[in-house]
Amino acid sequence: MVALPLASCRAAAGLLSRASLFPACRRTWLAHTVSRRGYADVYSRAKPHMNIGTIGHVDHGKTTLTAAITKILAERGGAKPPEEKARGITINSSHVEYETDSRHYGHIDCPGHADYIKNMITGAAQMDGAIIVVSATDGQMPQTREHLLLARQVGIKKLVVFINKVDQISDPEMLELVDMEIRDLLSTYNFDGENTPIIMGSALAALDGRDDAIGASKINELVDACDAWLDLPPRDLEKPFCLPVEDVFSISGRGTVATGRVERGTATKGTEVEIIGHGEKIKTTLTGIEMFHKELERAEAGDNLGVLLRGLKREQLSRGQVIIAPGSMKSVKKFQAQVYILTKDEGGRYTPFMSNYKPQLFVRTADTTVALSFPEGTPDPEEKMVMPGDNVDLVCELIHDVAMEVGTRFTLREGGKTVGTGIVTKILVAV
Ligand SMILES: Nc1nc2c(ncn2[C@@H]2O[C@H](COP(=O)(O)OP(=O)(O)OP(=O)(O)O)[C@@H](O)[C@H]2O)c(=O)[nH]1
Ligand SMILES: [Mg+2]
Repeated sequence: MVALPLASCRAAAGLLSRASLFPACRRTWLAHTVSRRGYADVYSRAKPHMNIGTIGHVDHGKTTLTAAITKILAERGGAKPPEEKARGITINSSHVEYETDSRHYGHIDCPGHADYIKNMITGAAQMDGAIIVVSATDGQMPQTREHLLLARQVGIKKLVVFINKVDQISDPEMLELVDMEIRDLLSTYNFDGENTPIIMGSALAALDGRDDAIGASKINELVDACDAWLDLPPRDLEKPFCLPVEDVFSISGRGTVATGRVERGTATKGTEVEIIGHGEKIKTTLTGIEMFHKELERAEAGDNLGVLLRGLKREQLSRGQVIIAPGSMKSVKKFQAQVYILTKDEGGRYTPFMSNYKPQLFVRTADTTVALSFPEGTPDPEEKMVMPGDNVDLVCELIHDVAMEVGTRFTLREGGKTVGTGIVTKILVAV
């Protein structure tokens, strides 16, 4: 098999310059994870990594618990001791790291309710699992419920519960009640209410180094529960193949080549693929893969490459489509999403918008006009206004269909500026 003559065509310059942005070291998944997550200086290569965070109602003890975990694991030798300022008020969303015997965790704790919502939607607080903190003195509260719903919508499948402040409760029946209530609530939001570990303790006692039975030992139990119950996220390599098309070229004598960066999965030469987006679904075969002017047998997540597609004309392909493992994704015309609307200080709009606002939607390499409206059941949808800084549930109807799935993140732009970012929560119409 002869290598694709990319070097000799107009494509070469483009592909080469893009390729040079991704040096070869990024091709190993570890190095990739390091650079993407920015932990190069402290990252442990020996243990699998997982992102988690504390969520839950205001004042229930998320920050105290974060500090307590760091402290206890520091004593075990798996973390840096927490800084004194971590106690008390949360000023900035803090990102701490710690290690258990089997895992390395990145842990996020956000300052206020609005920040949790925003960070979960925009992906700034990307969590593979979470610890929901519930104060035994209050039980579940509105933000307990809202964070649970949001956790579900951003794709968190499992949680661990920490019932905090048990030092203030003398009646054990009260704790039983909170336990039952939270299990019900977990089931309501489609988590496994029956089997989810619930640990009861006092983050403050652990942090202050007193009352071991409800302090340090409960933090150890919590950490063990995270190790045992929360599933490691599948690595990008294990997910179904997806190559968003950036550019398309025709090479005489060879056929049509699509270039782009493999978002996830792997594919070998000879693999059958589907191309979706912008209309018809096309079935074809990868007949060649080339990167850095060398022919490859296998394309992997993170690779910036070109693929030769059997029997396709240049006009059949365009930027914004995706080349995927057959059946792994659908092209979508209408969906529901959680959207965060940027404030003017964040570079967003100065004014509110109403139903039928039509910005541009950007996802992967695709962009298309989208009409935004409110979901069925919204009171007075014609009157409702969305303010900069709001977190809203919206129905998004696209002019052109685009490959999307639950959990896909996108941005909304208008006149060259980003006005919102969102995450798909439900597919309404697929083509
Ligand atoms: N008695 C008692 N108080 C606690 C415990 N854990 C936390 N607190 C107190 O509860 C208050 C709130 O704790 P934080 O950790 O700041 O709560 P938070 O959930 O991070 O609050 P926000 O970030 O503002 O939502 C503080 O005064 C803590 O000292 C505990 O186990 N027992
Ligand atoms: Mg806090």
